[in-house]
Amino acid sequence: MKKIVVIGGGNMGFTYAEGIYNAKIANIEIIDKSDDRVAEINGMNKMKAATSYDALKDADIIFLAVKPQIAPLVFADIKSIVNKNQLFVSVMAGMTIETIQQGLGIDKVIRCMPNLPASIQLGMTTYVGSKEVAKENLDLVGTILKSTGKAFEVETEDMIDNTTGISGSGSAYIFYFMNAMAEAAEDFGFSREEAKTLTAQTFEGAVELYKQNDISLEEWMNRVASKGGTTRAALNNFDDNNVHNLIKEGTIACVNRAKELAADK
Ligand SMILES: NC(=O)C1=CN([C@@H]2O[C@H](COP(=O)(O)OP(=O)(O)OC[C@H]3O[C@@H](n4cnc5c(N)ncnc54)[C@H](OP(=O)(O)O)[C@@H]3O)[C@@H](O)[C@H]2O)C=CC1
Ligand SMILES: O=C(O)[C@@H]1CCC=N1
Repeated sequence: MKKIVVIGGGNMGFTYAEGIYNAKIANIEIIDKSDDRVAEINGMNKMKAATSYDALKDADIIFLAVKPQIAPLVFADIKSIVNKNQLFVSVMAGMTIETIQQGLGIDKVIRCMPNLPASIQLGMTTYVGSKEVAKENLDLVGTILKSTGKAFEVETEDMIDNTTGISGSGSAYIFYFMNAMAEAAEDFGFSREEAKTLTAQTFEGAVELYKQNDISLEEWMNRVASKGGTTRAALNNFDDNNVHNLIKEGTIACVNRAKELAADK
């Protein structure tokens, strides 16, 4: 089995590591600079974690999962340890393949954009490789990424930034909508537990209907909204307040922020 080392055992790095560990398709170790975090991960008695970069020496694949803003510091720390035979997979929003290649003095980079449900095999990842990545390695990483949910290759790095605007950050948009619905449920007198059930089951049911049928979202909305009925009152209210366009504008703000991060802002 290949040895994968993940640098950055935080939200996304740990999530990916856990997803890959659970799929049992590679040996996986985590490097994090925080003693407490390393102790916490080792305490789970699953994956090995360390603060030192020693594990990088014989790694086949190295996942870069620190914040883009601190990547230059990590590059400076590990440049003399890593080598050109190793394959690098970056999950960092906005950080370009070229910046990673130059920062580490290496060639083979796959840039991907995952999301947090990867920890429960329901992740969504897109990826693109540098021209130096052989098809065999791209396929290998594709298989690893698919072990955490769905994954597909895209043609350009721009599409990685665009993925950030939809699925990469998108779980948070869904939580945002759910938060408002759950809060409304509590305002209507339901308990917190009941509000959670009402909200989660409504999302799950709608998502499954959408996935299992070839029917447009607009058509689904129309099937719920009886003429002159309750749903139309809610949807009209959303439309009057421009909610549809505001959500789209949010996705654009997200993609723009990814591009700003690429420009080191
Ligand atoms: N969160 C998400 O849903 C997604 C995140 N991403 C990308 O994943 C990356 C990580 O984000 P996220 O997981 O949210 O951030 P976190 O802050 O949760 O995780 C980053 C981890 O890296 C650690 N760290 C900092 N410096 C070093 C170092 N020199 N060596 C090793 N570890 C270090 C941090 O420790 P400490 O906290 O002590 O600084 C922290 O534990 C980002 O680039 C982001 O763009 C991509 C898709 C989704
Ligand atoms: O918010 C962020 O910057 C990261 C990238 C995608 C999701 N979280």
